[in-house]
Amino acid sequence: MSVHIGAKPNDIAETILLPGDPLRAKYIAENFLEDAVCYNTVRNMLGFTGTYKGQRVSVQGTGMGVPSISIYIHELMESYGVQNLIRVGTCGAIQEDIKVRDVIIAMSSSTDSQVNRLRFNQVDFAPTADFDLLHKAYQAAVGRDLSVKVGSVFTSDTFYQESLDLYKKLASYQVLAVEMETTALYTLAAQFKRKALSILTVSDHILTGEATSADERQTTFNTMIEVALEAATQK
Ligand SMILES: O=P(O)(O)O[C@H]1O[C@H](CO)[C@@H](O)[C@H]1O
Ligand SMILES: O=c1cc[nH]c(=O)[nH]1
Repeated sequence: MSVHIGAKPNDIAETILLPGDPLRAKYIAENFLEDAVCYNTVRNMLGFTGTYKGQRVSVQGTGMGVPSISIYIHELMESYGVQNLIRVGTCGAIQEDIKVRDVIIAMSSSTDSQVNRLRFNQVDFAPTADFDLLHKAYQAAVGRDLSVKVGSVFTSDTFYQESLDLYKKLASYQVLAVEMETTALYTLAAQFKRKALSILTVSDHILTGEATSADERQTTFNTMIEVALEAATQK
């Protein structure tokens, strides 16, 4: 057991999918994994281990925001030896040519969080995806009924904004979308010398207000999970 995860040492696979929503973890376990077993109910932050095409894979909810995901991935890497971490999340687009239901593979992440400024004594660190996982995910995405973009995202500490000025500026610097966890994932994976990737479904467009229906979100989400699982299990 670690502080926030009630699993035994070998309950968690080396490769894990990380949705923010614990019920999305349950959905993935029930619909994509064989013989899935729940290993964590602490704080209802559900975690499951099963198999995908014969290979052991886990899926763990992380909650929302940098502090929450940092707790879970720290414990997954330090206490359970998790090696490959793939976030399967949602994001808000900030580029005109990105539509709801598109999928974004995050190559890098900027942030307004102070955690890395504190960690690196005010110096800016560049949180970056693992190239091997990114390459595999992109290969898995190409050829599916999916519009996929690869580029940089912005990890925000806030969901609700008083002004969109910052997002418009970030868009002019080619940032594709906004979400709330990737900076933490890429930074902690680097610290622990593990592989990490964020794959994000566009759930809404922050600048135009376009949003997906629940049904549409589910369909695209399923394709994103398949892409993540293929990237996670390809040798
Ligand atoms: O859908 P998830 O993975 O939770 O990701 C996005 O959704 C949440 C905000 O609604 C934040 O966690 C953001 O990063
Ligand atoms: O963090 C997020 C996720 C989805 N949509 C947003 O606007 N922000």
